[in-house]
Amino acid sequence: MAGKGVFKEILDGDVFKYYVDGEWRRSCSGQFINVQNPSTRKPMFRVQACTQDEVNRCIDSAKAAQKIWARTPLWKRAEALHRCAAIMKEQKAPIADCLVKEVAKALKDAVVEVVRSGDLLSYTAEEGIRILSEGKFLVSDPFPGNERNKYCLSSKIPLGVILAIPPFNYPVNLAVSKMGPALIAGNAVVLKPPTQGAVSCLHMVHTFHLAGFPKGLISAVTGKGADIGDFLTMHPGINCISFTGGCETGIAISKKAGMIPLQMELGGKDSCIILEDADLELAATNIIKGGFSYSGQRCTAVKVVLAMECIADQLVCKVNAKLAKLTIGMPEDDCDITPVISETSANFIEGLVHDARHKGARLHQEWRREGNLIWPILIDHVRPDMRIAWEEPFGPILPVIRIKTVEEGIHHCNANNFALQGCIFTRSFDKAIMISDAMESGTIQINSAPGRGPDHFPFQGLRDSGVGSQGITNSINMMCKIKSTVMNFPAATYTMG
Ligand SMILES: NC(=O)c1ccc[n+]([C@@H]2O[C@H](COP(=O)([O-])OP(=O)(O)OC[C@H]3O[C@@H](n4cnc5c(N)ncnc54)[C@H](O)[C@@H]3O)[C@@H](O)[C@H]2O)c1
Repeated sequence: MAGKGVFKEILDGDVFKYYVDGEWRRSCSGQFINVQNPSTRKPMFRVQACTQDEVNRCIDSAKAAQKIWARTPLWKRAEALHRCAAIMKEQKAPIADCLVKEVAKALKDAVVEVVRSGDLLSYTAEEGIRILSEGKFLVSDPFPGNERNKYCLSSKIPLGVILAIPPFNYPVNLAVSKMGPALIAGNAVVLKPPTQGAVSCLHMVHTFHLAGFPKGLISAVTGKGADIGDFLTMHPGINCISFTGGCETGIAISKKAGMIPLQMELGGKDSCIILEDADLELAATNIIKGGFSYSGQRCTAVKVVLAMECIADQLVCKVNAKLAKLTIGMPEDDCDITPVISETSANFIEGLVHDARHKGARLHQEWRREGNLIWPILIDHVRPDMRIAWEEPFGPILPVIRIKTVEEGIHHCNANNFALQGCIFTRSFDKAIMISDAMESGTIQINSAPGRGPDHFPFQGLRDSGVGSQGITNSINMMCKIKSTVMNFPAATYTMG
C-alpha cells in the first residue's frame, strides 16, 4: 500500500524522498538508509540519507516561509490544521500500514494512532484560536513608586523554526503533537523522523502537503545520526527543539543545544503501587493494559509493580490469568504482543531477564524468544539489586516488588532517576491523595494505568524524564514568546477629569 495512490509522489523507485520547499526530493548524497521490518528482521523500506547542505536548505526555507506564516491570520492557520486533520483521518489506512511494517504495531493500534493524531490537530486548531487571541493589559501604578502613566499590552509571538524529533514508538502521534502546536502558533517546522518510523512520518507529512500549507513551512529530513543529528540540534537557525526519546539521547541533545527553549519528553520507569484495600481485579486489568500494550514499548508503560505483601499473591495470580490470554504474534494479525523494535532491543530485554533470574527472581512464565518476538513475562520477587528494578526494558517483561509498607513503595518510586508517571490502586481517596503528593513524578494516576492521553492534558517528566510540559495547551504556549508593547503617557492617566 505504501507509495501507492495518493502517496506515489513521495517515492522514487524504491526509496522514499525527503520533503523541502513544498516538494518531495531525492538527496544528492546518492545514499540511503534501510528501515527494517522488526517482524521479519529484513529491510522493508529505504529513505534518503540527506546531507548537511540539504539540512541548511530546509532551515533556510523554513525561516523564509515562517515570516509570511506568522502574518497569516490565526483563523486561516486553524483552517489549514483542520483540513490536514480531515485528510490524515481519511488516509489512515496507508499510514497505519507503514506503522505495522516499520514499528510492528498491531494494525488496530496503528489506526488509532493516526486517527488520534488527526483529532489532536483539530483540538490544537481550536485551542490555538482561544489562547493565542488572548494577551494581557497591565497598568503601572500597582507597583510601588509608579503612577498610572504606562500601559503594557503583552501578546504571544512565534519563536521561529521548531525542530521536531519524535521516537520510534509513536512516530506519527509524537510528530504531530509537536507540529500542530508549532504551526498554529505561527512557527515553521523541521521534522527529523526516527529511522524506524520514518516512512510513516513521511506519509503523515504528505497529508500536510495535501492540506496546502505554504512551501517551505514544513520540511522532513531523513538521514544518518552521525551526519545530520548534531548538525541539526546545534544549528543556529533552529529556535526551539521539541524532542521525545530516550534519556541518554535527550540529555546529550540538551547539553549541546544553544540558548533556545527545549521540550524534552524522555524515558520512564512508571511505578504502580497496589495497596491492601485495592480493587485487585481493576488493578490486574490495568497492569496488563499498562505493562503489555504495544509489548511494553511505551514511555508510560507500567514498568514496576510495587505490591503490598499481604495482597501480592492474589494480585500476581490475577495478573498471570490475564497474561495467559494475551495473543502473541504478528502485528498484521492484531496480536497483543508483537516483535520488539530491533534485535538490539530484544538482546537488552533478554539481558535484564537473565540478570533477574540469576539473582533469584521468580519468572512466572518461561523465557521464550523467536527473533524479535518475546513472550510476556511477570518477574516476581524482584529486589533492588536487580537491574530490572531500575532500568526501562521497553519490552513485554514486568517486575513485581513486594513491599511491607507504602513508604517503601514511595521510596522506590522516588529513588529512580526516571520520574514520568506513576499510579496507585486503593479504595481510599485520602490515601490516594497523600501518596500521590509523596510520589515525585510528572503525573500520578489514581486507579488507572499511566497514560499520556487525552492529548490536551499536561504531560511532563521530572528529573531525567524531561524538561518542560507537553499537552496541547502547554505546547502551544511553550512554542511562543511573550512580547510587550508599553504605551508611555506624559502624565498619569487618572489626573484628568
Ligand atoms: N516521555 C515521553 O513522552 C516519551 C514518549 C515516547 C517514548 N519515549 C522514550 O523514547 C525512548 C524510545 O524511543 P527511541 O528508541 O526512538 O529513542 P532514541 O533516543 O533512540 O531516539 C529518539 C529520536 O532521536 C533521534 N536521535 C538519536 N540521536 C540523535 C542525535 N544525536 N541528534 C538528533 N536526533 C537524534 C532518533 O533518530 C529518534 O528520532 C524510550 O526511552 C521511551 O521511554 C518518551
